[in-house]
Amino acid sequence: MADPVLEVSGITAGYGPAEVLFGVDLTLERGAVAALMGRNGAGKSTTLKAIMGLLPVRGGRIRFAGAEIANWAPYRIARAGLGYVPEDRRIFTDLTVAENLEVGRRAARGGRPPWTPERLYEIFPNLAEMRGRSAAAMSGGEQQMLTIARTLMGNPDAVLLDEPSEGLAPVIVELMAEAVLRMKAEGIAVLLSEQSLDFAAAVADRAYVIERGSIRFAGSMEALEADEAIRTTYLTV
Ligand SMILES: Nc1ncnc2c1ncn2[C@@H]1O[C@H](COP(=O)(O)OP(=O)(O)OP(=O)(O)O)[C@@H](O)[C@H]1O
Repeated sequence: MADPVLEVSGITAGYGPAEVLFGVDLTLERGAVAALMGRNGAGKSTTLKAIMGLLPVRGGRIRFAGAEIANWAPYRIARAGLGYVPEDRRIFTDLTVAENLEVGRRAARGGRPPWTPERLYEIFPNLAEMRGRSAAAMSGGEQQMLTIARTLMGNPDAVLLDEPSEGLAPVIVELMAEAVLRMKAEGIAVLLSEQSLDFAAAVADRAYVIERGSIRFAGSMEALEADEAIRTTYLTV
């Protein structure tokens, strides 16, 4: 890989006595988009949580932006420049949209222009229309957009997105894909977990397929699209 921002090597993790990840390897290049694909329960969310320090890593290494971050506290990983958007949209429902964005504001790093609410409203026009309104009144898709926008206010170098298209109406899925491509255009690397091949193919350069906690395929998105055996064996089609 030319210039990886995130390198995960052989990580193992689980919940209590249950082992869930059995040596996961993946690499995210600077400014690239990678999709971690697999069926329900394959280990996608667990991988992202382990990278983010939300679950103890029992073995293996995680290198982010030049530091070994395995088992750092999540806030420290976030401060190092890795953003995380969980599956269950975490917004503050008693704050307005604009106030939710302010909560996420952190100093910029790495010479890129800092994110501002105005720049984010260009990417997420539906948030612009709702900026003064309470976040409690938002649809699931709008909450997902707001969570991503708030994460960007932290000026991350890379973002982990857990199933960004799940449960969204088709028109919102399109907005979500545009938002991911815009993040990439701004130089932010994105690792997303995803079940939908259509969504992943629309945004990702590289694909990983996980099943029962092991990576079964690693390659370009084009190679995954061309590999019918892998798709039918490990993905929901
Ligand atoms: N908090 C938990 N405690 C115990 N086992 C868990 C916990 N969370 C997940 N698991 C188990 O870990 C395995 C991987 O789950 P994970 O959530 O990582 O899958 P996933 O690929 O993200 O799928 P999904 O699309 O369902 O989120 C599953 O067998 C699941 O039952």
